[in-house]
Amino acid sequence: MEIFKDFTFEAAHRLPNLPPEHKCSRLHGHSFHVRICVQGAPDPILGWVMDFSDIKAIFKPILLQLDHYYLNDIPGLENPTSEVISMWIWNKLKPLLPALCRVEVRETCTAGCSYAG
Ligand SMILES: Nc1nc2c(c(=O)[nH]1)N=C([C@H](O)[C@H](O)COP(=O)(O)OP(=O)(O)OP(=O)(O)O)CN2
Ligand SMILES: [Zn+2]
Repeated sequence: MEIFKDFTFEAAHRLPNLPPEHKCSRLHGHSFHVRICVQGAPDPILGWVMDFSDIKAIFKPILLQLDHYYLNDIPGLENPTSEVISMWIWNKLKPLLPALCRVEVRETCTAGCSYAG
């Protein structure tokens, strides 16, 4: 079974490896959406895989490294595509949350990335 907890963060970025005429090479911002997915069997007594609030507590310090920052300034996010952000979150979160099975990052309502390690 898989459960998830959703988060949002506000941040600015630009994609420096694109040609200058591409709109995403210019500085712009998003309300990013992040979905943290955790896999496991529900506990027979508690009836849940993991407390949602525990996912929040574990992920919050990582989220705070992104919220209201210029992503390109963050080590590892020099080219902050959805794909790179998803992998960055995975690499930081997996050691703290071994049951992590997928990280989803949405830049807009219609575009995003799903990464399963
Ligand atoms: N594979 C990827 N493609 C694009 C990424 C990305 O991270 N991975 N990022 C961007 C830009 O950051 C852009 O802000 C988001 O792209 P886009 O969906 O084109 O944004 P729009 O809101 O303008 O989309 P419309 O549906 O056309 O309005 C670009 N590509
Ligand atoms: Zn963008």
